[in-house]
Amino acid sequence: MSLSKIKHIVLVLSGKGGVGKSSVTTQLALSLSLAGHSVGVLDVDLTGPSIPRMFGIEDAKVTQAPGGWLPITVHDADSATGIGSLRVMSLGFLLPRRGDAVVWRGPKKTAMVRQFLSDVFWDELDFLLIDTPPGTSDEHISLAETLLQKARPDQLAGAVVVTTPQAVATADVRKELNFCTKTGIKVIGVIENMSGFICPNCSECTNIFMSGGGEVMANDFGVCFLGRVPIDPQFLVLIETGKTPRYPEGTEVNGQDISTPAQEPDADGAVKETVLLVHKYQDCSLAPIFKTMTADVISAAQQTSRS
Ligand SMILES: Nc1ncnc2c1ncn2[C@@H]1O[C@H](COP(=O)(O)OP(=O)(O)OP(=O)(O)O)[C@@H](O)[C@H]1O
Ligand code: SF4
Repeated sequence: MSLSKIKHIVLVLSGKGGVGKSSVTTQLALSLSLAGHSVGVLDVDLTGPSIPRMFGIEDAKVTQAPGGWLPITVHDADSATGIGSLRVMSLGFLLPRRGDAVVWRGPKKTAMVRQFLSDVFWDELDFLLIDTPPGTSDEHISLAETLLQKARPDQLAGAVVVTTPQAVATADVRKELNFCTKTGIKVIGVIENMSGFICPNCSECTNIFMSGGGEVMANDFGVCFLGRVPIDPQFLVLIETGKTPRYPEGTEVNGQDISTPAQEPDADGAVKETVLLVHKYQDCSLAPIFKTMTADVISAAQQTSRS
């Protein structure tokens, strides 16, 4: 069975579209890989698979092997730098052309979700992150049912619920939390994304919308608040163009100076350019924020597998 060699399975959910669920999935994956874990990302957002674009692997095509579909390798593990491997499976890889729309009825979507959970050959993984469609549709119910049937309780770490300051004011995110309670999926915590804006000129963070609602809501539901993530235009630059994020001199996040590139000059004095997204991501202001959240996700997952 394709899930049997996976240690921890984490769902990424959101009540509304466009709140940054795929960005959060991408950053959690990069952050876990930087911490040395082997990571798989399964994109079951069938109506708008954006994960291949975020990892810069839109033109990749998956192949079939006796053990199932082979996921696309973003990078292998590297003992010199201590990064863990990162592999991705998305419906986007199976579409004939980039950007093709998936116009399927519920039963076909449900069947695809089941197939994705049973027919992908992940081999050994520390973490499998599942990026889901927004809302609480048929795909979510089928995903939850299939996971509860196919995964062992010690594997199913739970769900990270993503919201924005504006979405907190709507009922959608509460519906998502209620969905978890009803289906028996544990909530690892809530992330408030797009909470403030990092100015590209001075790196000052300004709260454009009211922030803090995510924490209040998490407290209401008695679940953990994993933290706030500001909008950083440099993250978009990294995702859209592959360019390493750069900040004004002296910019600090969580006590870490991020204006100095993480890549040290090599012996010749030239700055070593690395092609790996995971290395460029270390220079993004959001990376230290996700490092802390990732530590919380790891400890929640380890606690579940022990209990
Ligand atoms: N903290 C952030 N800083 C900068 N850009 C961000 C941030 N979070 C998300 N974005 C950008 O906002 C856009 C929407 O984000 P994303 O695709 O992750 O949302 P989603 O909730 O997965 O959407 P969908 O409903 O399509 O699944 C993307 O272009 C993404 O790069
Ligand atoms: S301090 Fe930063 S955010 Fe404010 S106006 Fe100046 S450049 Fe813009």
